[in-house]
Amino acid sequence: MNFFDKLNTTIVQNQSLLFVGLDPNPEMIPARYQSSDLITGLESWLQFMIAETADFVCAYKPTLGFYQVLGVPGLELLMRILKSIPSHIPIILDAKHSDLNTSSVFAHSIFTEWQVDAVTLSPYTGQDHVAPFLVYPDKSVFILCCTSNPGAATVQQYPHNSPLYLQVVQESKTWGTPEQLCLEVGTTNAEVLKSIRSLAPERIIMARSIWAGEGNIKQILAAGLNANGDGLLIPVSQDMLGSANLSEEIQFLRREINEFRGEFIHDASSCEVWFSDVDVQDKHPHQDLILQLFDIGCIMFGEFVQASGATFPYYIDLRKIISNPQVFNQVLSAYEEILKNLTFDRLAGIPYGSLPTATGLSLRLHCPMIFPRKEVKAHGTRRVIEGNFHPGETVAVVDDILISGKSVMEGAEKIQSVGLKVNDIVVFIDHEKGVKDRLKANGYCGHSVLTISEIVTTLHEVGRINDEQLLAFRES
Ligand SMILES: O=c1ccn([C@@H]2O[C@H](COP(=O)(O)O)[C@@H](O)[C@H]2O)c(=O)[nH]1
Repeated sequence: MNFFDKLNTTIVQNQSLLFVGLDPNPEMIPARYQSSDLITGLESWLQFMIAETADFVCAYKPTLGFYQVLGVPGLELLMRILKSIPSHIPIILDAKHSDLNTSSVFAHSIFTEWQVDAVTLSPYTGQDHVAPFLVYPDKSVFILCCTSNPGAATVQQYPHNSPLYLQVVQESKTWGTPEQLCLEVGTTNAEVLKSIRSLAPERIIMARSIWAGEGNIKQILAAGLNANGDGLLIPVSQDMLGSANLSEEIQFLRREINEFRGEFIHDASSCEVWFSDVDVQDKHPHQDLILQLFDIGCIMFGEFVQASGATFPYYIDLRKIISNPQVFNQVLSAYEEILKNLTFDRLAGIPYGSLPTATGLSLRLHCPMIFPRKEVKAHGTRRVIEGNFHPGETVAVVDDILISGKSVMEGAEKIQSVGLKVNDIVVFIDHEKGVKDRLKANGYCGHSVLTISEIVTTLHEVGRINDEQLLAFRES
């Protein structure tokens, strides 16, 4: 999973935009951790921070400099801290690395050996310096746009009619995709954040120094959140990190921020922020996604006549996900988890419903896409398959739901009719009742993110559907 998806997954899972700086700063160590051995004391404090916050943050940000100044024991401490961060939580290494000569080796060390997910970089050596970090498709960089240091103002806010920090935003946006290139903004001034957000509505912004001034957190949130009510990473204040009640305090701050996000509804109503309103133990790994699909009307209960003439007690309309980018993104991640373990040369979507999904996956996986036409035109190229391909290549077919398997197998047959090979069919929902066996009997291996039973059971467990609806499903 790339940094962007890992971050978004953690934001949804922990319902949090907060990140914690894991800095062994001897000047800030709380008295209760002071010990004759500095490293031991600092390590206990950092481990305490991780234990207290792992369920309430979306990322951790260790600052390399704090570890470097402690010498070899400091770097050894960094390795131990990186290893003790739960693997699903993204790590942003704050390095502001800006040495052109060592960019490639530095990127290699931090991304492949240290396994961090993202790094902060200074923009002043330009794109040449950033490029070696962007050759890792799963990793991201945060470009420092402005800092809150009073002395920096004479540089970054000059000239007044077009300040340098805005030029940095505009220029750096051309260096990488929104998934790979994010921005770091240190400011206490909501107006500065607002001007950056309006220039970069699509970028993740990591806010810094926001607690240093008199500024109101609500003004900062209003200025920095994107239209979906996210896209802004918010630091936990240094004072809070010294508290013995860190867990309670961070939960309070998270609630305050989420309440504001809930109120913060931008013009696009389809992009409303979704918060889970249920607390279930041993929840299904895709519980939040199932609930969101239900809440946006992709999963309906009632009497629905299928193409075959049969009546089902539910209807799934995954075509709606394209209007809810947050949900769409999570759906793509779920398909991606399956596809990354398969071998194929091209992806194909079954029209029309699965074309947006296949397109999204093709862009994410950097894999060329084709699709079988639903109806072949009597004019033009009269192609059965749209897109370029070479006979003999292997194609993974993507579709939304398997009921009888008829539509996806018709698509797969068209693909095979032009000399391509289809081994795997990946769908979001399996209606069960032997449809995967039917695929197998026709030479295909079926994979699904969810079964319809998992969906119905989860919805019933959290009270979204009643006993009668559950029974109707079980009897169908
Ligand atoms: O709840 C449903 C049921 C069906 N669809 C559409 O039908 C095909 C799957 O049906 P097969 O019998 O397997 O051909 C699916 O691709 C959908 O387009 C649906 O959307 N929702």
